[in-house]
Amino acid sequence: QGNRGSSRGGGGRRPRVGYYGNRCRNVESIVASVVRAHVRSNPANAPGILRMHFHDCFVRGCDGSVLLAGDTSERTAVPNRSLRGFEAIEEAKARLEVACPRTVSCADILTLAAREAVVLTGGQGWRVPLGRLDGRISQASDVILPGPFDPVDKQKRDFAAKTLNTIDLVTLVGGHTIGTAGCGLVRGRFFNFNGTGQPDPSINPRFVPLVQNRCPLTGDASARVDLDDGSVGRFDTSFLRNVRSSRVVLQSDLVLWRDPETRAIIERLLGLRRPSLRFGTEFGKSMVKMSLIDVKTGSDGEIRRVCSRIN
Ligand code: HEM
Ligand SMILES: [Ca+2]
Ligand SMILES: [Ca+2]
Repeated sequence: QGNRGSSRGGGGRRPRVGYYGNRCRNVESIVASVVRAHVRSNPANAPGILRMHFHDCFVRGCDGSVLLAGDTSERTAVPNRSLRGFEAIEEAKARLEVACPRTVSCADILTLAAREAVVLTGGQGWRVPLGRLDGRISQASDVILPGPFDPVDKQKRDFAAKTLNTIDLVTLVGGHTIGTAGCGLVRGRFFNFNGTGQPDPSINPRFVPLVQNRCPLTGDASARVDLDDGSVGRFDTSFLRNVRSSRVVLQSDLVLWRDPETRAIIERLLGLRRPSLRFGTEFGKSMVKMSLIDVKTGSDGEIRRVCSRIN
């Protein structure tokens, strides 16, 4: 899909740590304090922002296209309707326009905010390369993202198409250690899997009644259920342990334990298989890779003044 060719569009330079330097000394602390305030007032903003960054990077690259408002913009596409945290990005932008006018892109703000969301929930931090420009195009019809019923092979292919390997896939899906999913997406498999009238047999039977209670068939489809049972607010390896014991709500997460390759990576991330991998470190590494997908650094981008519209 032309990832490679366009990644340095317009002849600009690639993002790097410390990019803003003296032009905006406090960029990181300003984003951090705004995100902190928004997560404090509503903890759902932390997972919301992390997911928003993923949805940005997988559609037209990490260019803030997901932030643009409009009748047919990406925000209106089904997977993006449940995104949360836009106000935090907009407020960080407003503060940065005062501190360093027309300097910091919304794409960079979203990338920094995603790291902050991880740190605020107890995860390990990492250094964020900066210098992305904001895109000018946002179309709902471009929003083609991995879905909750995708088999592992499809997940691998979708990530490979974005330069992310299978370790990146498993590690980044480990981001489901925080946040929730809408009951409408998950409950079918807990009551009537593929028309069998029974729950999906690969789900841990002791986990089934918990989700059935949380997401009754006749209940509100927009009620939400934890992606990481028992540790929804904490950025840790609990989610991967839940995948290992088949106690997860999304089918796309559950199947990661059935595929030998992704299973081995989960075991490595949990320290159960060698060479072991540290989830905290890997997550930062994979996030940096994801945050560099198709970035705009030349004439193909701009520094928006307001994140919800192009200049
Ligand atoms: C195969 C890849 C993936 C699939 C199929 C997938 C699917 C989903 C689905 C269906 C939801 C529930 C949405 C809702 O009902 O509102 C969700 C939530 C979430 N996803 Fe993913 N996801 C994937 C990868 C990722 C990645 C790479 C990240 C970030 C690194 C991520 C972070 C999150 C977070 C934090 C939430 C919770 C959102 C909230 O609580 O508002 N996901 N994901
Ligand atoms: Ca984008
Ligand atoms: Ca957790």
